Amino acid sequence: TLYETTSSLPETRFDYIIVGGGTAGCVLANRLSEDRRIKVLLLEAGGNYHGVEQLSIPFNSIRAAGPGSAYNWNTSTTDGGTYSRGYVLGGSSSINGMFYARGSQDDWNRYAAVTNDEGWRWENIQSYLRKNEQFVPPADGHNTTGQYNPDVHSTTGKVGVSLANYPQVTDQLFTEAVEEEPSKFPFQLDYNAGTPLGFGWVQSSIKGGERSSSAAAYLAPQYLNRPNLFVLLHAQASRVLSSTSVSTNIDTVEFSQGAIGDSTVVTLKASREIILSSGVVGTPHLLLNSGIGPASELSAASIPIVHENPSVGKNFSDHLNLLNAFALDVSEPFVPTESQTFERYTLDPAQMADVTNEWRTTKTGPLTSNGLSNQIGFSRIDTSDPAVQQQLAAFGDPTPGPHSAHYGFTPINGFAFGRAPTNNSYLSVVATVLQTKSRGSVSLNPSNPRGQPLIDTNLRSDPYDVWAMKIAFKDSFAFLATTPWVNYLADSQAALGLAPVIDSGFDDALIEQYINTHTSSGIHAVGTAAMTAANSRWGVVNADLKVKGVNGLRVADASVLPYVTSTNPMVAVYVVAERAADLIKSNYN
Ligand SMILES: Cc1cc2nc3c(=O)[nH]c(=O)nc-3n(C[C@H](O)[C@H](O)[C@H](O)COP(=O)(O)OP(=O)(O)OC[C@H]3O[C@@H](n4cnc5c(N)ncnc54)[C@H](O)[C@@H]3O)c2cc1C
Repeated sequence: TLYETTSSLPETRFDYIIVGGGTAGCVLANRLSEDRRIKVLLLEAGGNYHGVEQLSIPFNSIRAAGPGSAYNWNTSTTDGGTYSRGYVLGGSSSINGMFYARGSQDDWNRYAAVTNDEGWRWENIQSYLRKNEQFVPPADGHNTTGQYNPDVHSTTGKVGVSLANYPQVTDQLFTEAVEEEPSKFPFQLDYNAGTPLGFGWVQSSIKGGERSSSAAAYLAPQYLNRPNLFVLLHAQASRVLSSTSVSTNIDTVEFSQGAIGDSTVVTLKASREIILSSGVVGTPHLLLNSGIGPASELSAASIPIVHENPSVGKNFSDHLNLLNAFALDVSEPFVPTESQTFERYTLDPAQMADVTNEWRTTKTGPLTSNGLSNQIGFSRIDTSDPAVQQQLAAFGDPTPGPHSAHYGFTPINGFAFGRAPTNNSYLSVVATVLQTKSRGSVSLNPSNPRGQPLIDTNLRSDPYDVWAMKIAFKDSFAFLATTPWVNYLADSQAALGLAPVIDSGFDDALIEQYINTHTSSGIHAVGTAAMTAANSRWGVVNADLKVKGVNGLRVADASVLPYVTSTNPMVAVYVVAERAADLIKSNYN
């Protein structure tokens, strides 16, 4: 059942308390409450997801709750930017781009190697993928033959996954470009089979024309109604602690209703375990406030040390994004009219009203689209040039293996992030460096440790990341240089500072300058409570996700992944949560 206030909770003793009702937290709430004898409390700082139309319309995608939204934590970064994360049941799965991607087999085999636990290997996580995924037909009912490999998908899991729900003008251009240059841009039937390299169709967490967030899937009414599951909204935890004289025996969560700093501080106990699922920022913030972290940082904030661990909040590993936008000249007959790009809806309230009406009545139409892209490509750096090979070797190749991309790019039929800056139509190409070498951190604000933590994304601090982005950027232009795209882009004007780069004939120094001013976080960070082997000299949790140095506490969310995935990371978070539930249950059987 959902509760809005602590005083309305009918129980005060629970077997498990899960802190954070996000992507991972909703999975744990569902799985741990499958046994009706077990009482599970899920604490979520934000409000309800169910019934919020703006979040369930797929087209709103990353526009649903961008910076400034009430569903976004709106946390600033130390460089003056923001780091988005969901502040609502379902967490970031309720506000994200919905790209469904499992990483590469190498990603998982590296997690297994770092943790010394075969259970994280690609072949061994397949059962968790099956528990998570429910592959469904797209909202437009088109024939999906040849757009995916049915053999690698499950139809029995919880999160709905579908191929392109609404056609785009870019579908044909993408397909033709791949046919024209198969050696450079090979077709990939299904990037979710462990070997994502190549160019193919995007799969999205969309079901029946609606966003299939973790809250929609794992906390659907039939699960929420379980009498042994208690979900408390607007409950923001400040720390975990011990109710006994042994400070490392963690059994209590301290939280307040509304914002941290409220005078009404409540504590509740879990008889079995507390699971932190507050995400890549929230989890290290809670650990630090609980006295688990680097000694100097804790002393600076006057927090008594429960267990010293220098790794907490470190190793913030993210993707690096570059948005290239081209303003299309809609006066030319052979370029798309405005009606063919997303600006038709984002800039015209009347057309938006029409398609909203269609979505409300039949859950079909343009708003069932993920609002971003129907295709994506993943590539490795071409090392046929010995100079490139030497340079890559000098940096040290950060990819986990030959099946893993260095970078990816996706063409977007409209302006990618938010509203277009002018009244125009756009083509965007977002290029992403997938395995970056820069590492950021989440740390306490020493003068206000319970206030928002300091997020230092530290993007581009390692020169490899800029070098790899240069290659990704040039390759995305090589893609746009294929015949179908050349025709589409004729007479278009480069936007967002691209024109000088193109006019210079892609001068290296200008590209670098452009990268330094226009790249941003992929908002895909992981790693701030990394899982490593029990005898490792770094890391925050062991392979079974138990926090090193204390008892009664686990972490299950993006923060435990020691390296970011070579594709978008949401599915990896689902796998972590599904396996966490199994690991926890096996402790008590
Ligand atoms: C805008 C955006 C777009 C993205 N697009 C994609 C995509 O297309 N595909 C993809 O694979 N990945 C995408 N990602 C990344 C992906 O969504 C995240 O990696 C993943 O959802 C993280 O899951 P999590 O469980 O670790 O954290 P979250 O889902 O963020 O959950 C953490 C939860 O804990 C709550 N919380 C935090 N602190 C506290 C506290 N102190 N007390 C109580 N509750 C607390 C939060 O409110 C939140 O609900 C995107 C992310 C963002 C932000």
